[in-house]
Amino acid sequence: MRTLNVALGDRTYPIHIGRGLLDRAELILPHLKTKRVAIVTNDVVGPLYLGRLRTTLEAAGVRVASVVLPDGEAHKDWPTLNLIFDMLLQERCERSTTLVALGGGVVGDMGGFAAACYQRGMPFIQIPTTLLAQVDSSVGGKTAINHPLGKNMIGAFYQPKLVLADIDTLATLPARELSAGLAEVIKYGLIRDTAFLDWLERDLERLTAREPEALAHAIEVSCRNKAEVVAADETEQGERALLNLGHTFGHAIETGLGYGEWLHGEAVAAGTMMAAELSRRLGWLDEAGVARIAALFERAALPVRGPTLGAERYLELMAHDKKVEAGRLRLVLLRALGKGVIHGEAPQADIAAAIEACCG
Ligand SMILES: NC(=O)c1ccc[n+]([C@@H]2O[C@H](COP(=O)([O-])OP(=O)(O)OC[C@H]3O[C@@H](n4cnc5c(N)ncnc54)[C@H](O)[C@@H]3O)[C@@H](O)[C@H]2O)c1
Ligand SMILES: O=C(O)C(=O)C[C@@H](O)[C@H](O)[C@H](O)COP(=O)(O)O
Ligand SMILES: [Zn+2]
Repeated sequence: MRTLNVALGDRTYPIHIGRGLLDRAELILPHLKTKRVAIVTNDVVGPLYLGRLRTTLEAAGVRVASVVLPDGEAHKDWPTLNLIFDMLLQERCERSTTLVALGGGVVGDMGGFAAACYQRGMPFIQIPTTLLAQVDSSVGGKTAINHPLGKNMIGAFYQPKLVLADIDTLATLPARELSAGLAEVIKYGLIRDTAFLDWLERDLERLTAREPEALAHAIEVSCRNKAEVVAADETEQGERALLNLGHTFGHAIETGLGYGEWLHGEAVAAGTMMAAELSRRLGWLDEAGVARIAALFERAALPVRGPTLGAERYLELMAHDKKVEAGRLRLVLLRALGKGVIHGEAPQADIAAAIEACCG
């Protein structure tokens, strides 16, 4: 097992990465305030892993309540969030009960938001079961639901007490979902880690083949990068925005097509190509650099072109982005491969041209 820490003073928490962790109550018990947990999962992950986690906890004397949400990004909404509150109240969960999110990023984001709200804050543990959640969404405390007008628009920063990433759960993950996770993995290389980018260019097929050692390495390096950024800028006043590479365009794709039509990672990949193309137009990347990014995404079976919504529609959707300041769009672009920057000066015509060049 490998362990990293997200250094946030007295809210510092560990990320454990390894195999067979769902069976290890001793990793969870030190982080419970009382011997009560409420597990939030969904109707895909529940049948696979809820019973096992429940057995682990109950054998250690923990009282377990649970709720099984409908699966999918289309359910990352108010009515589904309310199912969590219904369960917490029906089970008379207390402020000291720990909410455990068992699932991918959707369950993690919603579980975390529910934990932030229930009785104004209950402790919360992330047990991510997708690659995307193990490398990204379970770490850093961004929690949210979607709004029809924008992705993750209603939410809170709320850190977990523990992240437990059991790599064995990735064995049941559909290939398309594994690819979606790779989009966020590649992101870390592009924004701040050229050594990792080199490793990915060499070893990507070890990840698509789900070699446990390669997966553990990619999860560890991704989480180390994310933990460093979050520790330096927890609430995204500055450099944390780099973790949004490709997301302003990508969120427009997700919202524009309807949530769940494209996977988040797929939209991020196509959005990253738009950011790369804009960086080229600004003179920061050359064609070979853009081609290197596209080649990595293609090897990961990810889209490198977005849907044809029209640049005007993209820009309309992008105007809701959380990085917009005083009405000005701020985008994460690439000064070079491995060097992300936040830039608010790109001419609208160049942004539109970059979008059109990467669609269809
Ligand atoms: N909070 C953050 O920092 C952050 C970061 C990145 C993404 N996100 C959010 O995360 C979400 C995407 O997360 P995701 O890609 O994990 O999607 P997801 O949660 O929808 O999971 C993908 C699919 O895999 C299923 N699944 C999960 N674990 C499985 C397993 N082990 N075996 C088989 N099937 C399994 C799920 O039920 C779902 O159908 C988006 O809503 C995105 O906005 C948040
Ligand atoms: O943790 C972050 O910060 C990120 O930006 C990680 C992203 O991968 C993630 O998709 C996040 O939810 C997007 O943030 P948002 O603030 O644009 O909703
Ligand atoms: Zn993301």
